[in-house]
This record gives sequence, structure tokens and C-alpha cells, in this order.
Amino acid sequence: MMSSAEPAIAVTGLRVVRGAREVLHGLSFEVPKGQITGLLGPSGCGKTTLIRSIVGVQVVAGGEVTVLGRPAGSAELRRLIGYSTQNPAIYRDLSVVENLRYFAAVLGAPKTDPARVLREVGLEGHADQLGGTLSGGQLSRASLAVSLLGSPQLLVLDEPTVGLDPVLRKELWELFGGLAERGVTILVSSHVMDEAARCQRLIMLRDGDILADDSPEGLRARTDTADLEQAFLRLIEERQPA
Ligand SMILES: Nc1ncnc2c1ncn2[C@@H]1O[C@H](COP(=O)(O)OP(=O)(O)OP(=O)(O)O)[C@@H](O)[C@H]1O
Repeated sequence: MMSSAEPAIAVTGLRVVRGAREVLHGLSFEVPKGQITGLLGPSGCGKTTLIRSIVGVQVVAGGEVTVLGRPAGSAELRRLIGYSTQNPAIYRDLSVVENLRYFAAVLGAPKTDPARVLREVGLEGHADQLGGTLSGGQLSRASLAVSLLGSPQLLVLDEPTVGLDPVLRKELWELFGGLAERGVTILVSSHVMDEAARCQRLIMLRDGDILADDSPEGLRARTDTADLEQAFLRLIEERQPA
């Protein structure tokens, strides 16, 4: 039904007000299918709000968000999107595999899925450990495992590597790369610029506006720097009148 040229996510004129302030000021962009798109920007710039709008849990003040050809928040998207929030939602009093069985049942995912996703995130050795006793990195991977249940077409990950050591971060990015090679679309937020280089596409946010929407190579060329952190800073300088 959908052509492969159709983007996984299309956002037009998205405005969101939280509290008394407008935090997203009319964003428009597309996320291509089968790629890793990074959503980057400093703390408080609106990454989580944008992600919430895409997964359909944010009240929006204006604009349109279309995900896999349907309006964001549509019931049928629930099975097609894997969403991992910043605060891992794992039951502390259930073991890892019990958590996975529970969420698989809620999603109507196959009974073989918990074993598959445990393998994918490398947590087989902790299957019977209680959620409440996992380390930070193990908890992040358990949360990622939940989002992989049911083989979603789109993975939306809000800062999945925050607080992880470099080895674990590298492993997780390799996992993301493998999923993208299998055709899964990944939108991943981060405030760590060195992770930007691992994405095929970058959306840089600042104060609720898009500063750049480009490939890492395009961004480096445009800002004449090899370093994406420098590129980000140069884009900010360009915007500010001298
Ligand atoms: N419930 C709320 N009520 C009022 N303002 C809010 C609320 N939630 C978030 N905000 C504000 O909206 C802005 C965007 O927040 P958001 O969580 O989207 O940023 P972020 O880029 O994800 O930040 P971080 O990287 O620190 O998680 C911030 O200025 C924040 O203070």
C-alpha cells in the first residue's frame, strides 16, 4: 500500500505548548524509512516533547504529524512503533523475562519474542534477575528489549545511551545499525554529539526550532568542520546577528 519513497515520519508546522510556554515553534521535517535519524540538541530544547508528539502521547497546539502513513496516535500504530522512554518502564518485582512475557502478552506479540529480544540486546544471562536489581546499563537494555517486542517497523528511542559506559554505548549503536540494515527505521535522541556521526540523518534542535536537517557529511561540509560539535556551534553563531 505504501511506497518505499514515503517517509516513515512526516511533520508539518508542529507547535506544542507546555505549561504557559510554546516549546515547539512550528517544526516541519521528514524522517526517511530504513535509516537511523538522530535527534540532537541541548537539554531542554524539546527533543522529548517532539518524540512524545510522534508517538502520539502529546497534546499538540497545531500542525500535523503523520507516522507510517497514519495520523500520530492512531490505534493501529501501537503495534508498528517501539517506544523507549527516558525512564525505563520495567517492573522491579518481576524478572527480566517475566517483564518481557508480560509486555509481549499486552502487545499480542509471539510467545517466542521474549527469547528473541533478550538475545538481541545481549541480556540472556540476566533473564531471571529481578528488574529492581539491574544495573543502569542492563536496565537500558531491558527497556530496549521491550521496545523490540512484536518487531516494530519504527523504533523511537529517547536518549537510550544516557549514563552508559563507552563500551555499552558502542554495543547499543551496533545493535541499532543491525536493526536499520534489516529495514527498521530508527529515530534516536541524544545530547551527545559523538553519537551523531553514527546516524545517516541528523535533525538538530535548538530552543524548539530546527537548526539543521542534513546528513553528517552535509553538515560537516556546510560548516567546514570535521567535528559535529563544532558544526552545531557554528550553526548557532550563523543564526546570531553579530
Ligand atoms: N509538563 C511541562 N510543563 C511545562 N513545561 C514543560 C513540561 N515538560 C517540559 N517542559 C518544558 O518544555 C521544554 C522542552 O522539554 P523537553 O523535555 O522536550 O526537552 P529535551 O530536549 O527532551 O530535554 P532533555 O534532553 O533535558 O530531556 C523545556 O523547556 C521544559 O522545561
